[in-house]
Amino acid sequence: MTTPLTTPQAGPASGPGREHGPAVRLEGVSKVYGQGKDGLLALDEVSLTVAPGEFVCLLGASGCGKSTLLSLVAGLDAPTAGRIEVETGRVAMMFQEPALFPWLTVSANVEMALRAKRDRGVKGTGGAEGAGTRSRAERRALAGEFLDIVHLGGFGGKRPHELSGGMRQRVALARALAQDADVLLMDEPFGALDAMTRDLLHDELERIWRERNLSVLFVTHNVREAVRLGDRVVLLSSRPGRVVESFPVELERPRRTDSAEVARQAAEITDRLREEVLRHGR
Ligand SMILES: Nc1ncnc2c1ncn2[C@@H]1O[C@H](COP(=O)(O)OP(=O)(O)OP(=O)(O)O)[C@@H](O)[C@H]1O
Repeated sequence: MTTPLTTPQAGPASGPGREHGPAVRLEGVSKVYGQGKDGLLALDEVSLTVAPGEFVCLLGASGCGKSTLLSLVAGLDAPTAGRIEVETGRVAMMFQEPALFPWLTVSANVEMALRAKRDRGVKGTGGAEGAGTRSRAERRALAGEFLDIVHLGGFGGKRPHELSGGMRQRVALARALAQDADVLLMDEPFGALDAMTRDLLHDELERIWRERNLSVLFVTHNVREAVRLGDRVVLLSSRPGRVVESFPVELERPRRTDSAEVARQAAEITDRLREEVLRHGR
C-alpha cells in the first residue's frame, strides 16, 4: 500500500553540509529475521546510495532480500545493523498489487493520500501552493491533477474494478505521487502486467521520474526491464543479500526494451546473475 512513510530509524540526512548528499544512503545494513540459531540473515552489510534524481534498479535471485531492503528504506522495518538515511524522509512505495480501496472511487483513492499531507501543491503542474488543511474540494482538484499526470484524467469517478491492471497501477502511481515523495520505492510494480502495458508504463514512469526529478529504487526480476529503466543496475547476491556489482547503464534515453543495445547489456548482467545463482547451488 502506498501510505505516507518516513524512516524514523534514520531521520533526514539533509542539514548543514549534507545538501548535496545522496537521496538514499545505506551503510553496512544487515537484517536478521528471528533470533538465535533460528535467525535468518537476509541482508549482509549492504552499502548502497541513490543520488538525487537517480534511477537505480535492484536485481537478484529470488529471496536475496530485495523486498527486505525496500521495506527498511521505507521505514516499515528496522535494520539489525547499519545505518539508513533518506535525505528528505518523503518516501512512497509501490507494490506489484496496486492495493487500492475497492469501495472508493479512483479519485477518492488518490485523495486518501492527500488527507494527511500538508499542502505543498502539485510539483511541476502549477498547482495551488499554500499550507494548512485542505478542503474536500481542494483535495479532489489536486487528485485530478495527479490523475492527469498519469494520463487518467476523466477516470476519477470510476471504481478500481472498472479499470485494467495497467490503469490500476497508474492510480497507484498517482497515489504515490500525491504523497509528495521525492523518493519512490517500487517493488516489482509492473511484474503482473502484460508486456505491452509494461512498455507503456515504462514510458510513463520515465517521463514522470524526469519531470519531477524523483529518486527511484526499483526492484525487478526482469533484467531487460532494469536496463530499460535504470541509470544503474545493482546486482545483489543470493541470500544473504550483498551488493555484488553495480552496472552503470549509459544507453541513450528513451530506450526500448526490445532494442539490441538493451539486449546486449541485459545479457552481460544476466551472465553475472547466473554465475551468482550457480555459486549458491540454486
Ligand atoms: N518478515 C519476515 N520474517 C522472516 N523471514 C522473512 C521475512 N521477510 C522475508 N523473510 C525472508 O528473508 C529472505 C529475503 O526475503 P525478501 O522477500 O526480501 O527477498 P526478495 O529478494 O524480495 O525475494 P523475491 O525476489 O522472491 O520477491 C527470504 O528468505 C525470506 O523468506
